[in-house]
Amino acid sequence: MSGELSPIDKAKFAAAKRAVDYVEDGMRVGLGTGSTAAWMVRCLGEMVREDGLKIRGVPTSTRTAELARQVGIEVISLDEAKWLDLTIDGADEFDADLNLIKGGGGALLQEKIVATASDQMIVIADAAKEVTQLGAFPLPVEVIPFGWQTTKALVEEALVGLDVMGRDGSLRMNGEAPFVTDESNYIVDLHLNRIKNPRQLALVLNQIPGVVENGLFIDICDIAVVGHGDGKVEVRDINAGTVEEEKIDFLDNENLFIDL
Ligand SMILES: O=C[C@H](O)[C@H](O)[C@H](O)COP(=O)(O)O
Repeated sequence: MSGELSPIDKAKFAAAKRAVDYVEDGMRVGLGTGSTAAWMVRCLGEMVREDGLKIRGVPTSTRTAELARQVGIEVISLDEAKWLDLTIDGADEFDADLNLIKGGGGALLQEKIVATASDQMIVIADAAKEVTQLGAFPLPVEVIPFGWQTTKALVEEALVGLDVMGRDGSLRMNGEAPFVTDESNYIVDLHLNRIKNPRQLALVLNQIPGVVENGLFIDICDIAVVGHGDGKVEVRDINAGTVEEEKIDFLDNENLFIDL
């Protein structure tokens, strides 16, 4: 990547750059997946290379593992880390309670395992991801390939009686073939439009045989760092209830902007 960043990339970068302030020497850090998380991995890599920061990272996808190694972060497995100090990840939507929809990139399963095994989860997002009610973004549900059509039908049936606006699921595709996750599963995207009770929906979905996990992250995220295209950043802390605003400078740093 070279030249001027687009406003959306500036927003993502600003959120990522502010969030890495939470990372301290010696930490075991969960590394999220997606375009926003990729900025965070690049920022952390710079801190490792330039400032001598010593961290170990647990990636949430093969893509993130590859990027982390490229930028110089020591990569370990979750089983090696056992528990994490902090996870920083992106989201497709977040609400005022910091409940999230994740999985637009198909990494929801490892992301949820890693975030749940962390003392703290910070979500980084551009301001457009904030919603008053979750559900406009299709909810990813990871299902095992065996009998996926039956599982999809059971999922759609389970939605009857829940306060959602749509009930259709679609198998995520990668060209002509089903999209396959890092855990060799499929993804059914649910077009719900509105999710009145995300906590209930998350529980209902995970009780259906064949469903491995869903993209609702309920009571997992502690802090949201929200970036804007002009470099402004807000920090929302669910415990402290604080809102902080500051501006991130866009660094003229080729190391961060090269296409990794
Ligand atoms: O599976 C992918 C992840 O949940 C991503 O963190 C999420 O889709 C947000 O991605 P992005 O930062 O590219 O919008």
